[in-house]
Amino acid sequence: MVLELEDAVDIYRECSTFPSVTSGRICNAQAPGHVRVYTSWSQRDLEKGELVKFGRGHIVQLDIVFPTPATNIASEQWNVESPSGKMRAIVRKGTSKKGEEKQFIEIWTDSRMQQCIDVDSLDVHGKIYENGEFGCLEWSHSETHLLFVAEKKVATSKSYFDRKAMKDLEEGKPDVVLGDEYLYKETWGEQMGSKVQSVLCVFDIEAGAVSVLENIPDDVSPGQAVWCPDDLGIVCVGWSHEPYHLGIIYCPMRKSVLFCPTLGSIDQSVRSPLFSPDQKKLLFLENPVGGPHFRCSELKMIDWSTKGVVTAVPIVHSAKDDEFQGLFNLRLPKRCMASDSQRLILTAQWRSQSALIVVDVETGEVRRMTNDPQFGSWQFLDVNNNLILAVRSSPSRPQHLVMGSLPEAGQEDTIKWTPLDDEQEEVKEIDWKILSIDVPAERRHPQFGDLSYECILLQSKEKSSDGKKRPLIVFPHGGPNSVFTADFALYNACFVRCGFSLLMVNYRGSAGFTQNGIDSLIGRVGDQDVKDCQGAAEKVIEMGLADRDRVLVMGGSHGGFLTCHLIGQYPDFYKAAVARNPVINMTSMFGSTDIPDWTYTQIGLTFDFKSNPDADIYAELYNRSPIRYVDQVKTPLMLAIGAKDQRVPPKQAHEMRKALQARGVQVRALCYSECEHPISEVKSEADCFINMLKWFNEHLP
Ligand SMILES: CC(=O)N[C@@H](C)C(=O)N[C@@H](C)C(=O)O
Repeated sequence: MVLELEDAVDIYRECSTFPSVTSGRICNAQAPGHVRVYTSWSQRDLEKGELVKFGRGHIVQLDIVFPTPATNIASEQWNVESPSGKMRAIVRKGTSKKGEEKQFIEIWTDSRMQQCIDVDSLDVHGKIYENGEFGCLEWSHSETHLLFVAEKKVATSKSYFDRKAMKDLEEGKPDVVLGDEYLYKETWGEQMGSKVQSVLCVFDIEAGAVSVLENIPDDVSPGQAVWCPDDLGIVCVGWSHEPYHLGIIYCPMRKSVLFCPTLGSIDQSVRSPLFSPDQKKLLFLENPVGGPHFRCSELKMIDWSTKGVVTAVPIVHSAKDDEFQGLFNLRLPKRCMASDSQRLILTAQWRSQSALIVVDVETGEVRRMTNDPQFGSWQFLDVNNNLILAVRSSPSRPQHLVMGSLPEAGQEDTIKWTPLDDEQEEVKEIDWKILSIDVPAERRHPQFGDLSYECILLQSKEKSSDGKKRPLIVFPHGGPNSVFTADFALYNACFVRCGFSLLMVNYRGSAGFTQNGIDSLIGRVGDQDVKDCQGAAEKVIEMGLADRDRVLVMGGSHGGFLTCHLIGQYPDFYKAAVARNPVINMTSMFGSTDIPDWTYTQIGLTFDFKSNPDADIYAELYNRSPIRYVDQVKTPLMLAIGAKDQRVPPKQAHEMRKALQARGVQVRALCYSECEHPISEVKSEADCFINMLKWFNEHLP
């Protein structure tokens, strides 16, 4: 037993009070000499079993910061300031007397609520989308209209045996159809709830009326819309429904079109259109369609007067470790350009760190702004009049806000940051470092032989009470094209405080390590990634930082795939394992996941909507899957399963459970009925942590 469970519960309780930022804004209405900052945050409430959402205000006068009390903003779905800063638009959730979910659009001035509209009573569209893959809430420059994305209104379906509905139809009542009650509606997959088909809507504030924009084809779902200069039109992205919807979350490579007046459309995978402050340039991110689900993007720029399109930042295929690794951004922040309309400030995944960078869109030069070894992770929030708001953290320091004034071009790394929070809490016992690992000659990629990879090692600074080295948990990330950066994370901090060392492996193929890194893993999963993880564990043991007989492994999704591969391919090495929603067998995953194309890409094939695997393809999917090694497994395995997971359906984990039960290998399965792919419901997440800790403790020698 590394630690008594009651102590672990206390540690979890304590660490779960650290909040994380969800958005931040330097307000537009500024009194001379003062700046107002507004940020929103979320924090786990273990008692209520829910996330608390709260807003914080700061008034900054030179270097003096006046915080204002935090307020609960649980009911706010959107809260957006108008361009002048004089008004706010809030989309608020509520419940009707019958307990149905409702939405309201509220318009606020500094002193009062000017207007409130019951969205459902207008009956023009379905639910307003939140700030996810499609959503937006945009003030027109004139401050008279709001642009947002909502679910398309559909006719109410009734049974042929419903006499009232039959009568309504005979009387010519619109919006009633018969017999469609059980019609299958294809959604956008994992975590996209009931999103089937979106529409763009405009709320005319003075008229108090909403209209749906009509000129978007029916075979796309529009989103991420912005107003054109002088409100002369709208630019938005439209995601193709193709023959059927493919899951969209974590997949910024789905076929999409930029709808842009006078320009026509650009057919690639595009996202995040954004006008420069001078309204002369339109910027957006672009990728090829399909292939690895997350890859290096290009930053594109349209000169709004000539409509000429140029590449401002190209794909980075290869780079030295200290050089820019490419843009791996899901989305551009809403406001990220300096007043010169030439410099863009972004968060960049830069190997195992996330850094702030400045992109000069005219020269294409990219400069790193942050490189302080204390903070492995920076996240850009907003820029206004060249004041930058950001949040920074490290594995031992929870997130805290900082503000700085953007220096002149070329000097950005000299920026002086003012912390907005006095107490910058630190989890003192956590020590962390980034290890770079060279790939031995026999394991180098035939085409990308110069690639190395990295790990983040988290250890306790305190000596263990029994004098032994701390047990080591090997922890590969999912994706496979995602990445671990050196930021604060609840589970990681708790594991270290509970007496474990953690080795977070950014194997070759991780995001933030150039496009060659991504390409290197295509067709090599189950081998290159597995050996990189094992190589990292061996390296840490060789460095004397862990004992060979006390190594554990855990991971989720593709990280669960790697966990199960590792216990299959190295059956005597790991003492216990935990896998969250692991990919176990890609042959059965193909027909059941919301992203069947993912399985094809992993084995190096190009997916086509008509793809129908033949026996050879099924054989390759099987041969690259962990189930292939199940006869060799001896390590006790605990499975954490999200019952509502559409990405890696629960049956994947059960396939492994049954195979191990049949072979007499210890296996335990936890099923979280409310969870999708991440186990992130507050109560489930807490339960899963304690169970993991127990499982590891029980199986350590
Ligand atoms: C693209 C994708 O969702 N892949 C999954 C198999 C996966 O590994 N997901 C990651 C993001 C996770 O950690 O859940």
